[in-house]
Amino acid sequence: MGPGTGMAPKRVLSALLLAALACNVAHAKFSRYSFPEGFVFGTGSASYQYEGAYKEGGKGPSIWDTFSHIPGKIKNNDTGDVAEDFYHRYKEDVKLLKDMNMDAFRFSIAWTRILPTGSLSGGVNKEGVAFYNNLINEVIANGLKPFVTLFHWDTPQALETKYQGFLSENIIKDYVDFAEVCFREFGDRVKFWTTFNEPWTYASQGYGTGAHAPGRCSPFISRSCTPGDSGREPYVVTHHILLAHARAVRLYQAKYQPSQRGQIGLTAVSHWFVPTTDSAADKRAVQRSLDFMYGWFLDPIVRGEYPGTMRAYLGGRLPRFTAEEAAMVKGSYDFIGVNYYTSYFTSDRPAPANALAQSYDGDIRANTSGFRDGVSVGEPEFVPIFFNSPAGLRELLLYTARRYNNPVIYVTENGIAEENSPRIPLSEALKDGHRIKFHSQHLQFVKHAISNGVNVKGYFTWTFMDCFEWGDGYLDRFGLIFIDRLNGLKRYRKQSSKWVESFLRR
Ligand SMILES: N=C(Cc1ccccc1)N[C@@H]1O[C@H](CO[C@@H]2OC[C@@H](O)[C@H](O)[C@H]2O)[C@@H](O)[C@H](O)[C@H]1O
Repeated sequence: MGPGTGMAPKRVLSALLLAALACNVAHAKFSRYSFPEGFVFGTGSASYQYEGAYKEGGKGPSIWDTFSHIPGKIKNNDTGDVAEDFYHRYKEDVKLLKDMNMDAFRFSIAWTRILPTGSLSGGVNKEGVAFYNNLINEVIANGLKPFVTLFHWDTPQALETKYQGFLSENIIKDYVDFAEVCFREFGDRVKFWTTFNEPWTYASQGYGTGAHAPGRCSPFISRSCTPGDSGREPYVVTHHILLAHARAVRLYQAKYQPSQRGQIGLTAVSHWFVPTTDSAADKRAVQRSLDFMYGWFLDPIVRGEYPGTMRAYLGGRLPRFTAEEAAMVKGSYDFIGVNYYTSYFTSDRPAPANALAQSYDGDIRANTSGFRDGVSVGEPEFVPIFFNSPAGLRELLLYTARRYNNPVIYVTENGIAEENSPRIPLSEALKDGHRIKFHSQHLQFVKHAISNGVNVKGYFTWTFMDCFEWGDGYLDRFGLIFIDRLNGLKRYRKQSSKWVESFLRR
């Protein structure tokens, strides 16, 4: 179009205007073009929940291999032994990501595929390095960015046996050695690293409630746990996680980032909390809930110390950073990953009367509920502890920007599940309009947070494919892709995967 096309100048102008209008109309609908240029859209996974091949390729056992094999720990006694067999089918699966027009794929590296005994002294497993090299190359060859999580809860069993894993400060060196092998082997192609996924879940569920591996808790919490101390161990574990995180970040920044030019951060999970009443006591309970779940990690890496509410109440039960450690931990991130699933109404609760009945959950001194006077905080979901409250994501993002110096944020997990039941015909199971509505609404609120100045640079759905859902086993389907566990783990695209493909189409 233009000179030499034989079109009169006036008609050229009207044609150009029509083209521009058409382009605007096309982008007027809610789509990737509703977000800033370069905003990253992706979906996530994790090694123990996806790979299977739990004894293949030279992999050593993790604490989740051990825990899921203990009868009664996981619903239906499901395990991740096979999971979705991603270890063997990753090429087919990465093609699905490309078909959905995804920009990025978030996955975690199994520590015991790289270091089967957990320690460098036990040797590097070349088959494990090869698997992740092949996966990273396949992701990049299909036009996606790899977003790599170093630790998504699968601690080497050998280190749990040797020195009780994250309860020991010995884990710090072994974790940093593992991280360095990954930086060295994969850092030429991996430009987004997350040191830990949801340390809150690992510490609170692994050592507070005992519902997750390694399944420790105080006897008064549950007789089925391995005897631990729910009022001390979660804080010890978190302290070692934060020190390991910071040492790995400082190593990356000093030795690898100058040449590899990647970014590194930590992924925290938080609910959003709404005071049940306007009382000062309930508002203080909201702040404690945020501090004990979210500030437990973000205050140290942004401010160099635990939240004041935690220090004031826990006293000697909360470990302390030396001045040197505080300096190392403070500022140890290029971005923050934020996982969000639900909001809760929150009210004040007195401390437990019996000083012997101390626990992480009790220390928060807050009651949470999805309901207030019979009204829910968000639409109840199949997962009974989650309520679809998209505005809570905006509030959490605004809170993060206000309290933590407006960091670069990636929403690294956000999703909804439906039931996995053989009674539901496949044709019905693929109709997941609730998931389309969920992600569309949450993205609208992410967009609103951005328009209010929050530095959100990406959004990852949880999850790519239906997978092993920890204590729930295969009961929950969070995926964009349906996995037919009754017919060879065949993959089927749910309607939401087609909505994503359209939403992300360039
Ligand atoms: N699940 C969590 C955190 C959590 C744990 C217990 C109770 C509430 C919330 N976080 C992310 O949620 C995703 C969904 O988690 C499910 O949430 C509902 C639970 O009933 C279910 O057991 C869990 O797998 C996990 O698959 C990811 O690996 C994890 O990073």
